[in-house]
This record gives sequence, C-alpha cells and structure tokens, in this order.
Amino acid sequence: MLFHVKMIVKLPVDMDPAKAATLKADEKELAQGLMREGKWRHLWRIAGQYANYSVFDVASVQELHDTLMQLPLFPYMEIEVNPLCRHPSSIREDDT
Ligand SMILES: O=C(O)CC1=CCC(=O)O1
Repeated sequence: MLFHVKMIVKLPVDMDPAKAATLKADEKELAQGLMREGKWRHLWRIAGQYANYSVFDVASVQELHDTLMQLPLFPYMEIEVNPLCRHPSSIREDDT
C-alpha cells in the first residue's frame, strides 16, 4: 500500500542544539534503513520549508502508523497522510 505523507518539523526554538543534532542524526539513520528496505520510497524536501513530502510503501495502515510513530522527530512533527491508488491513465508500471 502506498501513502503520500507530508511531514512538517517543528523543533522548539529553545531546544538544546546538541539534542536537535542527535534527533536529526537518529532520524536520518532510521529513514535510510527504511529506504534500503523499500518501505520509504521517496523523500523530498519541500522547498523553503523544514518539511518533506514522502511516499511510503507498507503492508497496512497499522504498519504506516507504527513506522511514523517510531521516528525520532515524531513528537515534533505535524503529519498528514493520504492513501494512494493507481491512476487509470498512468502508463508507469511501477506505480503499484
Ligand atoms: O528533515 C525532515 O524533513 C525530517 C526527516 C525525515 C527523514 C529525515 O532524515 O529527516
């Protein structure tokens, strides 16, 4: 199942910079692991914002929820999820 996910990161302005750096490094490590597993298919920065558009490929809504909740930056994110299905006009075979 494919999901388009928008993540807006809102770290507190007074957060200890070392804690912020650790959270970002941990987030990167986890994200790259999920990308290697094929579960985090796309990760795009939204230009001009501390936010991203991502596409996840997971087995269920529950798996998506569990995956998002384990992200180190989860407590500091606003997340919007949109489920995706194949468009009948798409010519791409890898859109499933
Ligand atoms: O920087 C972000 O948009 C949040 C994030 C997701 C994966 C990652 O490494 O950072």
